[in-house]
Amino acid sequence: MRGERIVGMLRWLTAGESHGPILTAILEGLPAGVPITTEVIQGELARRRLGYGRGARMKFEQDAVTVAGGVRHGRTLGSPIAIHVGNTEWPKWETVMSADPVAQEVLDEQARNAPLTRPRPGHADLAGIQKYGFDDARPVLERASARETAARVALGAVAKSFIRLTTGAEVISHVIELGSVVAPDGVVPAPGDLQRVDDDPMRCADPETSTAMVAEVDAARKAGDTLGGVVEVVVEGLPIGLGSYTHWDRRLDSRLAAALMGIQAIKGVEIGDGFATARRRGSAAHDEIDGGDAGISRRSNRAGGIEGGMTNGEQLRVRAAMKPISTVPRALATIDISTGDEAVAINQRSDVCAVPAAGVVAEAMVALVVADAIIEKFGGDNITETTRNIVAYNDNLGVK
Ligand SMILES: Cc1cc2nc3c(=O)[nH]c(=O)nc-3n(C[C@H](O)[C@H](O)[C@H](O)COP(=O)(O)O)c2cc1C
Ligand SMILES: C=C(O[C@@H]1CC(C(=O)O)=C[C@@H](OP(=O)(O)O)[C@H]1O)C(=O)O
Repeated sequence: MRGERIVGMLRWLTAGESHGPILTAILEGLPAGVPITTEVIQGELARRRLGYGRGARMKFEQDAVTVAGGVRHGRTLGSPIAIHVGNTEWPKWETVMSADPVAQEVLDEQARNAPLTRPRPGHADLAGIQKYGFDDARPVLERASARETAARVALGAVAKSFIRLTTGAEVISHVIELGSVVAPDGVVPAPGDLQRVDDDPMRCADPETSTAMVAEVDAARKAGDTLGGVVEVVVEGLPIGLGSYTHWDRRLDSRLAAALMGIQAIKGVEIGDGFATARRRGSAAHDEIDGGDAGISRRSNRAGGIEGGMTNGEQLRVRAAMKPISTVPRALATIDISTGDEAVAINQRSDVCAVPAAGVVAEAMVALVVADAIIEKFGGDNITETTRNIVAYNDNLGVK
């Protein structure tokens, strides 16, 4: 997706603050006829709340979905899709986050309205205050918060439905590292494994590793600390040739990296074996090609299904590294911007770890990028046209 529409056909935007009344998400450019319901979107949002280590807010707050445009009787219309994710906690925040002016004496009645003057290291707080000229971290942290990822996951639900219908591919994520715990090489969930992964407290595909991850979260919580980790997103069954080698911003790997890096707290992205590939010799780094009656195949998939910025027919495999949660309970040193004095950072409550949830968000971002690339390559104003174009292309290539 590009705002200027040089590359890609889909556009998406989100708006809304963490403690505002609703998040708004818009997806423009999807063909007509994609099946989607409020219930399916709600189900994806529920998945984003999963995971051992999340904070209290995940328990009491609900995501209330309203599909406000672009869908009728369970199918997209081809018009912009608008989704609202309401925050059931809004009544508590009506004064703090009121769009209209509030009298000072009313603000003074609630401690919650007091300016937040002790910016948290690792958050947008301090640079945001400096950049936008605020004297309070509230207006910064409200939008910088990963609450916004609920809006992306809502749009990702629509993109996934489009991908499933046109290609049969499923977008699945799993947690492969949590703090110092690392899943063994080669643990990759199959398309049918999504429920099993979601049922695991860490969304990890290997039960033994998951147990060690839970212990790692417990230890960090006890120490008043937080954790990060690594998620992997896999997509099996995409057509060959999504993206292009012809220009840097047409490359699918570049588009995936930008989308994943755009998730709060993501600090690294790998395509396939990524950094490990850089440490190998060429003879052990690439994926040799086989021919024969069964069709063309690769002997391995170190490249993660992308060569030359295009899908190559192998499983798409991308990873994203999340830094530890920035609001550390054993609060970090900062300054009070109202006095300039040394202080400890604001800390009301926080997740210990949100890596399982970040995986669900990463699925949504990958789904949006892949859906965009499918529409770019195969076009179509309705899903019958898009699907027909994919089938004809695959027939031509001899791909089943
Ligand atoms: C799903 C998810 C949940 C998060 N929950 C929290 C949280 O509870 N507390 C916190 O301090 N940071 C949390 N974060 C991370 C912050 O949003 C992030 O660290 C902050 O925006 C700064 O990261 P950045 O420098 O990459 O923007 C979460 C991130 C994600 C993706
Ligand atoms: C609300 C969500 O995540 C929030 C993301 C977040 C942050 O700083 O990114 C901080 C926490 O919110 P609060 O500071 O109000 O406790 C998380 O609960 C959500 O994912 O829906």
